[in-house]
Amino acid sequence: MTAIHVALLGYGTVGKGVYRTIEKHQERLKTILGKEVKIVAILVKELEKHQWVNNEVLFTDNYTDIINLPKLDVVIDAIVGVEPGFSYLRQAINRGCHVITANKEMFAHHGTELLSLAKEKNVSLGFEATVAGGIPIIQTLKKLLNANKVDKVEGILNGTSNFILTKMREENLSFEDALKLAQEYGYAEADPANDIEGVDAFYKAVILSEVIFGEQPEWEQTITQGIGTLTLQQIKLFESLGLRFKHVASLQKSNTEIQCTVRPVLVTNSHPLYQVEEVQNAINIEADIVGNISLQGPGAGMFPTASAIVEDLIHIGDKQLASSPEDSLFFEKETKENIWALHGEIDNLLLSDDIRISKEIHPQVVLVETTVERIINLKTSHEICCFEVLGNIEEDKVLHGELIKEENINHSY
Ligand SMILES: NC(=O)C1=CN([C@@H]2O[C@H](COP(=O)(O)OP(=O)(O)OC[C@H]3O[C@@H](n4cnc5c(N)ncnc54)[C@H](OP(=O)(O)O)[C@@H]3O)[C@@H](O)[C@H]2O)C=CC1
Ligand SMILES: N[C@@H](CC=O)C(=O)O
Repeated sequence: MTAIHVALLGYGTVGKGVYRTIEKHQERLKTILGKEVKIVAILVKELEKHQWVNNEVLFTDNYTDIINLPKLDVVIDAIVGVEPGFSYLRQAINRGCHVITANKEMFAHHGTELLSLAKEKNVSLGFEATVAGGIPIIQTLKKLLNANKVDKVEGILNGTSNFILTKMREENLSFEDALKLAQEYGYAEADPANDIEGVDAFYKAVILSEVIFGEQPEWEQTITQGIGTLTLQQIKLFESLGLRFKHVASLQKSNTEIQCTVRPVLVTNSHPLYQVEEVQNAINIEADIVGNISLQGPGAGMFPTASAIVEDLIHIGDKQLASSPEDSLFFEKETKENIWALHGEIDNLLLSDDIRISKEIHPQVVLVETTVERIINLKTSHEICCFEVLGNIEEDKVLHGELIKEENINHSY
């Protein structure tokens, strides 16, 4: 069985979560993807901070060592800041690797550019983890709300802020102590300024805006306020009046522009965000056909974020099982080798042990029969069509019918 070779950029809260999740759920991933997921390299900033013992994984502070690895299929970005993340992912895409990122600051600045480069290079770019931690909001918007027109989204997008507000109100913690706890749990960024000043939630709103409206709000026009100025006294006073502070990001498109606000607001106990506590995030979507939808879940932390990243990895795998070889992303670099054309019917095609026909062959090809001896019969209703083989077929093993290597096919059909 071949493997999916993955490089992990960053080995902090998120990077460790991804590494452990892949290790722990290897069998499950193998079942879903049909391949082992191998972390072949990890990038960190300061090598001396880490004690790495697994010699099978390249542990380095030099990205050049990673991007020049002979086998590399996927690069996962779990580092911080716009650079070097943007340049690293651009290199990875240019090399033909699929990429996945959790780095919302980088993606809010350069997501559009990376997406168009990924399209040009026919690789996949997953960014589920950039918004609302473990909540599958990006895939929901991209894949499950296509006929709907989304008019508005509103939600809590920063886990650290919500956690701090909850701890101050419920446990009378000072702002500083609540923030310290959020850092210990791995919710806050290494530099938490973006969390508490509302900038992190703004980046997430920008990414959502691109997904929903295909464009960003004017950055300078956006009102961005954090929770840093709220005092324990204010929080307690409003609690006694039945009101809670929530840090809310809101996006709405009018005829001419996208309105975006990110700020603390007071909500009553009938508001859907009132009960969203601790590190939870929640997003309310207003769409014209379905009406209102709310998604809620952990908005930060090691495993919720790893979950979003690993789900992105699975979605790259989905493409591999797509119905035509052109959609087969994991194997696109090998297609010339692996694509065969079928003409008429093939009886008794013998496959040796290292060969299998990809699960979904061409829609026109029917896999008539598979026996334990790995002899298969194929049939096409089309004059001639292509399908993919993982491995090599010995042409002399085809007893009947006609099987042609892709480079020998006349593509005029
Ligand atoms: N924490 C969370 O809940 C979530 C975080 N994110 C995003 O995921 C990314 C990672 O977050 P998190 O794991 O919390 O951050 P951490 O600070 O815990 O870890 C960052 C990792 O990246 C490495 N790193 C940082 N800068 C560089 C660089 N220039 N070159 C190479 N390696 C570098 C660090 O190396 P070293 O260990 O040597 O310092 C460290 O291993 C961020 O972009 C964050 O915004 C997204 C969703 C949730
Ligand atoms: N610091 C962020 C982490 C997830 O995006 C947050 O607290 O939401």
